[in-house]
Amino acid sequence: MAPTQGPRAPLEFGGPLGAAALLLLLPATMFHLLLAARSGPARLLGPPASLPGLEVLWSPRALLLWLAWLGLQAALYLLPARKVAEGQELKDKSRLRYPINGFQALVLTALLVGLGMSAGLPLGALPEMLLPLAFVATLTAFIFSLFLYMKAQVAPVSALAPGGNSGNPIYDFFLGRELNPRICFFDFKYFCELRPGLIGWVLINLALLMKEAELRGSPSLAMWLVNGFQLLYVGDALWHEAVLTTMDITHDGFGFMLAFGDMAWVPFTYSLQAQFLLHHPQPLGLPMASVICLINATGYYIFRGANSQKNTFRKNPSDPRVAGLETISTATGRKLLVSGWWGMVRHPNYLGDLIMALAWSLPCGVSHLLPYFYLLYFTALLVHREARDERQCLQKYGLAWQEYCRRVPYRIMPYIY
Ligand SMILES: NC(=O)C1=CN([C@@H]2O[C@H](COP(=O)(O)OP(=O)(O)OC[C@H]3O[C@@H](n4cnc5c(N)ncnc54)[C@H](OP(=O)(O)O)[C@@H]3O)[C@@H](O)[C@H]2O)C=CC1
Ligand SMILES: CC(C)CCC[C@@H](C)[C@H]1CC=C2C3=C(CC[C@@]21C)[C@@]1(C)CC[C@H](O)C(C)(C)[C@@H]1CC3
Repeated sequence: MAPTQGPRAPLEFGGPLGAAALLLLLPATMFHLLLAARSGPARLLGPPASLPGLEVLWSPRALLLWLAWLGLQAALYLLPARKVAEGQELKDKSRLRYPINGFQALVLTALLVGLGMSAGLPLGALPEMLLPLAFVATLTAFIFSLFLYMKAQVAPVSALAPGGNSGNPIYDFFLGRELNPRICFFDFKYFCELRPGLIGWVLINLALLMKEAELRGSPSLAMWLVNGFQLLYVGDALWHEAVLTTMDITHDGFGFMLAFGDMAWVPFTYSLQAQFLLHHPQPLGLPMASVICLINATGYYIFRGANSQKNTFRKNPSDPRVAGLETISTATGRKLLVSGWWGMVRHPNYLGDLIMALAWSLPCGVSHLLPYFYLLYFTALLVHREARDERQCLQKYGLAWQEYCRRVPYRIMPYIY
């Protein structure tokens, strides 16, 4: 009998029906986007021009490449780390330890790819393999989530996530049952959240840039901007490696949603703008490019400022950079910031992230809706995520959270939302 938890957590994502729909809808959306980006009309809405057969999707070469990629990233994860960080306190009062060597993995991957290219590795051939690669990544995510589901059967109750243990197999498979599944020091969720998908995303972007150079003599300004902005975002994530306090690590189980999200959704849909630009080149002048750079810089400034301010405060509230900020005390002994970035809106980091998302789409012009998919999806994701986080904070902090909401009435966008 599978272990379940005491009081049942409220069902999220529309319960078992919603989870079943998302199990099908997420991979279908990803393939639709991949096909639409390479099609002439590049329509976000409406059916793709043609559906690929299994002979297009299935490729043993893509499977080998994908497994080699996962193996390389796993090996880099296991290399000695410059630092080992401790996670949040768990139910059994213990804390897990995590290697901080994500940026090192990014640099070593870049060096290996650079060496490979100088030895004749045809990176420009990667765009042709995106469909079969996305297919094997999806298959891997399904099989891996099944393994995680089975592994949770034998996990102690204290290792289970607050959600994802409803007893409904589809819902639990989707949400994930175990909070931090690991084998020895190897933490599957932490590994997947930052390594194969995020680094894979920038590698796909680079391959699309190389392919554009092959086709048109040199990469376009729009392609440079998309590559640069997204490399900054991924480099920042791996430099700070500050995911140990995110909801994904501290609250959500590791199931299909995150396994598919990290391994397939991120590399193959987050690279949509670069995919679109390869097949639909867009003119971009220097004045417009400068405006777009300014928008990205503003978004990054808010995103980084807000995330760093909260992380510094959570690590050490007396740090001189945050000691002067106004706070509210809570019954748990932790405090909430009510000035600085966190006094502007209740999720300033989401605001910065959304502004960057806009800057990533603008180089693709305004003739098509498709490259704006990321902005639309991300707005929906963050609005939903913000509501989930608020529910959890209200539960954690009660009256103090209500006071925070009274003092800082807007959630993400000042005076709008
Ligand atoms: N590109 C992508 O696909 C995605 C990017 N992101 C990005 O990831 C980053 C992290 O997001 P996420 O994990 O959702 O959430 P946050 O980093 O915003 O963390 C929310 C937590 O912060 C703490 N907190 C909230 N308000 C305050 C306050 N006033 N003072 C101090 N602490 C506070 C609470 O936890 P506690 O009190 O327990 O510390 C709360 O649960 C964001 O920048 C987001 O944009 C997120 C999802 C997807
Ligand atoms: C497929 C579904 C619709 C949802 C899947 C969601 C996941 C793709 C995202 C959930 C939280 C994420 C984070 C990042 C990437 C996307 C996922 C995994 C993040 C690593 C991106 C880089 C940022 O700097 C970050 C703050 C480290 C992000 C943490 C959350």
